[in-house]
Amino acid sequence: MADEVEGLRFEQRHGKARVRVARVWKDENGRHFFVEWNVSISLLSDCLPAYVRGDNSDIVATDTMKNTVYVKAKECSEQLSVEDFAIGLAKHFTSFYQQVTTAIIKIVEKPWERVCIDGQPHGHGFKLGSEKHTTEVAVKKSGALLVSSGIEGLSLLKTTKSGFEGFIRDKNTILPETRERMLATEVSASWRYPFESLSSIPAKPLYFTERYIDVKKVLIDTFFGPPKEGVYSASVQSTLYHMAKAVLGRFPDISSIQLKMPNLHFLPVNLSSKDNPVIVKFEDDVYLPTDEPHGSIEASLSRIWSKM
Ligand SMILES: O=c1[nH]c(=O)c2[nH]c(=O)[nH]c2[nH]1
Repeated sequence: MADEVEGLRFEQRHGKARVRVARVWKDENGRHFFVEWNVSISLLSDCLPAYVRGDNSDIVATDTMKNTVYVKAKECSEQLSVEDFAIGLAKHFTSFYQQVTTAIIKIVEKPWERVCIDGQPHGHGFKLGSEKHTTEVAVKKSGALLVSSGIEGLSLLKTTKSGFEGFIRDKNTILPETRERMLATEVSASWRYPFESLSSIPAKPLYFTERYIDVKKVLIDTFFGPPKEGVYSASVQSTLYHMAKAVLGRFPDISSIQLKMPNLHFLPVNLSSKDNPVIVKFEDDVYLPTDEPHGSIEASLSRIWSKM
């Protein structure tokens, strides 16, 4: 919200961050479904008097926002995607409160996965996985909408089929060129859907959940290549681009994707002493894993017509 106040430009928003909620659903066979969400709400609203005059009469209390998360979770009688929950919550704030013009909801889903015992999916047992499903939704009072989804903390590593050659060499360069190295990263991805209004959201239950699973698979498959031969990576940059391109090529309902792929270095170990010039000689076998410093490589790829 931008306003002019006493000759100055003023922008404000308020909300509640990190509201934690978990929800269980049970099907007719007694099978349980479970999600845990960390919800952050941010409202753009007409409440200038609260800032300039101490008049709170137009304020939606952030405590009320928190309670609303639990009320909406209770109301969801059927299992739903984290995106659909975010959209429903945002819609509530913009339609229920005259003052609220836009609601922005961010949610991080904790990666609870159903356990398998002796090869059988457990009816009510879950263990924590690694990478997280995220979403960010903005809904305006008009029904105009932005939906994006993402992955955080997808750690991927391959022990060969990676190199880095032909880069700029100058007086500060010591890195040798190589066609054989380890490639390790922790992918953060965020992609945008083209739906521009509440009415254009697909009605199919768990549509966004399916897409998340599909996008993750395309990212992983493209990073590694086929199981036997793999695929050569000329750089993190090149692999990132191929991953982004594969997602846009495969899913017409995704309009843009942003990828962040830190280059997590595994340093060759060579040990020597004055008496013993070769204690350990590196032969693509013993590495020193590091996480700092790391290369930071990020890019986004959008269809030309997409509004990023
Ligand atoms: O894939 C890479 N991209 C770089 O930009 C870079 N820079 C570097 O030192 N090593 C690497 N590896």
